[in-house]
Amino acid sequence: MTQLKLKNQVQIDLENIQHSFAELREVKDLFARRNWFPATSGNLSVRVEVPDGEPPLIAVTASGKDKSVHTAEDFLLVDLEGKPVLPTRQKPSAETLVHTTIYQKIKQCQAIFHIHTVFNNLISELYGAQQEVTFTNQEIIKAFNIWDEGAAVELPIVENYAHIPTLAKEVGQVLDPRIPGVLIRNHGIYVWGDSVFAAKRHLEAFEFLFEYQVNLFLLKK
Ligand SMILES: CSCCC(=O)C(=O)COP(=O)(O)O
Ligand SMILES: [Zn+2]
Repeated sequence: MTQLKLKNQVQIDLENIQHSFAELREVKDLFARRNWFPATSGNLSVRVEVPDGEPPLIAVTASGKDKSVHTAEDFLLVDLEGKPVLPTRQKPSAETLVHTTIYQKIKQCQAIFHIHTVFNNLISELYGAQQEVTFTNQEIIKAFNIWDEGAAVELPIVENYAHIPTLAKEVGQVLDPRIPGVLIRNHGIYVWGDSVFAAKRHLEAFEFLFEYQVNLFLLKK
């Protein structure tokens, strides 16, 4: 089995890294086909399996790329401070600190997806001054593993900041382990899950709810 030695001297199985990069590639391709990465926006990350007791390792998309195109430099490895753990010319996503903040605070988090869509931006605008948007009486809420009759999902909304450490701090302050997402006003959504499958399901459910809510608003006008 081939092993890679990281800057901190920890040895990681190359297969684990390839597995994480393959997971990211699959999600990246799918979301690109859905036009969920307009104008280089969006970023993705997954936890890489590491030997017991070793520091967490994150595979993340490189910054500023056209995410609908394949290159040999689409992904890289960072530590929980967002620093590359191997010598590289690539830059991790400019928003890596948001990812690492979520991994630090939500221990079971295995994957984080961030996209900018017209519907998620419209929702944050429609709920202008509010710090959350509530969804209820929708069957798709079960996608969040919430099964109670009449359950409500309160999705936090934070303001957008160009200064990423500030943005990451704001996101960190509103995280609720029961609600796997945070909406950033007129920017996009961060969604996570305890697997790639769960994170994708959560993102699809949120985007469904956003589209429904915007259309309902227009119908009632
Ligand atoms: C034109 S997108 C502006 C940056 C952003 O919000 C984003 O999601 C993409 O940043 P990255 O560095 O991950 O490519
Ligand atoms: Zn963004």
